[in-house]
Amino acid sequence: MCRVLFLFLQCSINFMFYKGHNIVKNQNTDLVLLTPLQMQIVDKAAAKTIPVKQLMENAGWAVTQEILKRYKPCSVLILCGPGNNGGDGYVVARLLAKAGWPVCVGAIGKPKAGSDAEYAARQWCGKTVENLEAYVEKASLVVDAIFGAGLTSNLDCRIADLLRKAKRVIAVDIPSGIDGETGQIKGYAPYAELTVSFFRAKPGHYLLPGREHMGVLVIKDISILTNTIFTIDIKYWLNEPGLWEIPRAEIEDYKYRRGAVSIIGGSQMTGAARLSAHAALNMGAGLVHILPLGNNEIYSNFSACLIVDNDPLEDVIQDKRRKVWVCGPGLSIKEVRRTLPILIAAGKKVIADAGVFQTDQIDMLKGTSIITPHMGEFKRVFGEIIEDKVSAARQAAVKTGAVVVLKGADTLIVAPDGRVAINQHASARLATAGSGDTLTGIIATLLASGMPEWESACAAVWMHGEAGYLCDHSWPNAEMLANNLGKARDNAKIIKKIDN
Ligand SMILES: NC(=O)C1=CN([C@@H]2O[C@H](COP(=O)(O)OP(=O)(O)OC[C@H]3O[C@@H](n4cnc5c(N)ncnc54)[C@H](OP(=O)(O)O)[C@@H]3O)[C@@H](O)[C@H]2O)[C@@H](O)CC1
Ligand SMILES: Nc1ncnc2c1ncn2[C@@H]1O[C@H](COP(=O)(O)OP(=O)(O)O)[C@@H](O)[C@H]1O
Ligand SMILES: [K+]
Repeated sequence: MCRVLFLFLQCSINFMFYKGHNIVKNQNTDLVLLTPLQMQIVDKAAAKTIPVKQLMENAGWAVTQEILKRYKPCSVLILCGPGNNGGDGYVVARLLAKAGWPVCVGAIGKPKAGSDAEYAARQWCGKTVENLEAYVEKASLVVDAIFGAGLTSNLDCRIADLLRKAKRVIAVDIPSGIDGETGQIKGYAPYAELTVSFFRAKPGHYLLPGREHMGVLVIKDISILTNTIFTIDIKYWLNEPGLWEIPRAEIEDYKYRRGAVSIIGGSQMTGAARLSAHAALNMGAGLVHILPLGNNEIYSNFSACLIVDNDPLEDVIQDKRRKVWVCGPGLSIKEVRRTLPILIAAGKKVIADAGVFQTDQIDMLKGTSIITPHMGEFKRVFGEIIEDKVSAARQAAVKTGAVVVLKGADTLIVAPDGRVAINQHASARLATAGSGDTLTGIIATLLASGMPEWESACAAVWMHGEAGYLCDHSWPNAEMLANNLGKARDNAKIIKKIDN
């Protein structure tokens, strides 16, 4: 009976989540990232059932547990700001002292009278020190409970100088000075070795340069109910399996149902299109064609599995089964101008890469499905980043109507409707020529298999990263990456949980 009730409740919740909000099916709520503003809404909603004092106690307890788990008793200075972040800090001070650790507090600003933080401060009966510079230098651990993710302006110079002197920093919620939405540094931010945040991570935990400041990031449950998320229009997710599902091989499959990938092959730089094709073949595309713009010999000799077109593009596009096209890898701007408009006019789903980003003509990209620039290419087409890269990528997605994959160590996958996935599942091993062409082939395969644009791009970026990880301590070239794609695809079915 209980189980039936539980399943009913779970189904209702899933239904609400899928129906009411801009969110993908099979949503794993662990992957939701909340902006600081959304977190405030969640806090307010949570406070209706659990008093903020209790949430603060839970948050401080969670941080304390993580410290006790990882460190041996040592001298700790807790720097407490004026807001709730500071309130958490006072709780940590009390609980660590209770556990027998030598603790003192440095108060940076005074909590407002009557606030929850003031209540927490009043519970602290231990030592509060004045000469913070000296204590910061002496302390074995400094707990940064100065500001949370919603810092509104640059960090005060005095606070920055203080944090600079700390040897080892543990951050409550986020290292002070990092913008929780954009990951940008507001003046200065310390490099923490452990960051403990609550309920759900914020985009700034994963976006660079903020990500580099987190150390080990742990997200702790502090008894806020998951359903408080459902009232919010979620826009950010961490890119991990569970955000998307990749199609399985089905009994009724045949090669066109699994998906046809077609690639424009340049006449001069032929390696790029071959790498895209190699990736698509290893990803398990139903069939892969290259349409050469010059001599087709090099493509014909490439792989027995590759089909090389002999007919002109105008004829080939008549084949309705060949819906997905890659245009750009290895192409000159002249070759792009000769082919891209034809593909768009024919209503093909085009993944535009590399060669298409040689001009600032945004109009040329309108009608493409997915564009995959790295930062240099992005700026060439869309201009300098004025605010932050997420806003810039969102504007680019709106202008072109395409999903924007802004490649880098924190690749963003941004849909024209504003959805943003942040990928951290990648390493610098991917920084090798042709790696982007490989990614394009992966995206094309997933798009051709029927996945929607944003989900295809998200899954592909994750698998590309996984292929890099599978190269295990070696320095892969793009061909080696492509060779790992079958395994990467298998691994993508494993739903990973965020470590807590
Ligand atoms: N559910 C949860 O997640 C829970 C979260 N909890 C915790 O709450 C934290 C968020 O708390 P918070 O909103 O009070 O923000 P926080 O950063 O502590 O202080 C803001 C204060 O700083 C000030 N201020 C801002 N910028 C400044 C600057 N540059 N220079 C100087 N001052 C500046 C600002 O002043 P104002 O702008 O208002 O004038 C205001 O007084 C969160 O990080 C987590 O630790 C738990 O306790 C409970 C459950
Ligand atoms: N330091 C890094 N960490 C993680 N991923 C990276 C890093 N450097 C590059 N990459 C990834 O490698 C790929 C490089 O693509 P791109 O710059 O287009 O290279 P190419 O044009 O040579 O194929 C992108 O997917 C990018 O996200
Ligand atoms: K902090």
